[in-house]
Amino acid sequence: MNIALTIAGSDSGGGAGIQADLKTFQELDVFGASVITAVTAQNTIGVSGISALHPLFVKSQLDALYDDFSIAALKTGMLFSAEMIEIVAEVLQERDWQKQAIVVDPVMIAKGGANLLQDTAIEVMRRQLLPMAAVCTPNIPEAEVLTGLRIERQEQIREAAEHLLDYGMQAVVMKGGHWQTTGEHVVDYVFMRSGERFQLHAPRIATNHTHGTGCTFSAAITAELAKGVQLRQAIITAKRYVHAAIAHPLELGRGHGPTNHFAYKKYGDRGEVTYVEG
Ligand SMILES: Nc1ncnc2c1ncn2[C@@H]1O[C@H](COP(=O)(O)OP(=O)(O)OP(=O)(O)O)[C@@H](O)[C@H]1O
Ligand SMILES: Cc1ncc(CO)c(N)n1
Repeated sequence: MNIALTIAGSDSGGGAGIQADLKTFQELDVFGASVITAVTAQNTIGVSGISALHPLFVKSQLDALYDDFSIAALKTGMLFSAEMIEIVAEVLQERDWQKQAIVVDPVMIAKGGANLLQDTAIEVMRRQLLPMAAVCTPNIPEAEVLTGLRIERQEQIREAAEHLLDYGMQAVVMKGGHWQTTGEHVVDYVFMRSGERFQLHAPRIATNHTHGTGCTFSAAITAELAKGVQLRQAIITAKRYVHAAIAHPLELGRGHGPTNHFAYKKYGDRGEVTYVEG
């Protein structure tokens, strides 16, 4: 049994954060472990409170896991502060990070607008965490913050991705959920260190139930990597997983409802996700 780890915040609403990650791990047949960085009081309408754990207690959780388990792949989600990122990076340095596939989802802002990463943490994320990533999965606004570049035209997506690849990661997935929101399709742009590039296309689903899409997508990549799947295929399968989760909403809550983590196993993939080279 392969073990995947999520280092992220708790979402009491169950649709994003640690809860989304563990559900995704389970559905994709890996054993999920979790290190909680912060607890949010949150539902589909918004975040009403955040209580961050002490960074030393985050270290205690990580040490407890590494003293006992062999982690095949891990993802980071809400890390909240510079101190938290520093301590996570420090533990990973001590614990053979090169042997684990690391997925960095640079979570910054919740759908309702709450800030999940302090401004002072950006530089630490760039310097200490991004160089360890196998893959980073920013949405367009997050890519702008990480690179300091404006992304208004398609060629600027490539420029920003190349900037991110320079930190040492093997791949960048630029998520298009927030990009050109009027089109019939959503497009995610994948850039690999090897020079390989491809786009993932899927029909844009008219739904309000997109809470936790980013967490679910990066958790699915992590689960596939934990099973030893190659990066390119892991990203494609993860896209199919998250697309099914968006396509079959559970209709919970009064705001941005959660995605359906059961959907991929229950209904399968309807062939709606396609990929295009280049
Ligand atoms: N309405 C939609 N229809 C189909 N796919 C979507 C839709 N919205 C987002 N996606 C897909 O969901 C995945 C996550 O992308 P998104 O841009 O929503 O991430 P995010 O902004 O990081 O999410 P979060 O709000 O959870 O942080 C991507 O593959 C994206 O293309
Ligand atoms: C805890 C948590 N992590 C990530 C997100 C981003 O979707 C969220 N809303 N809440």
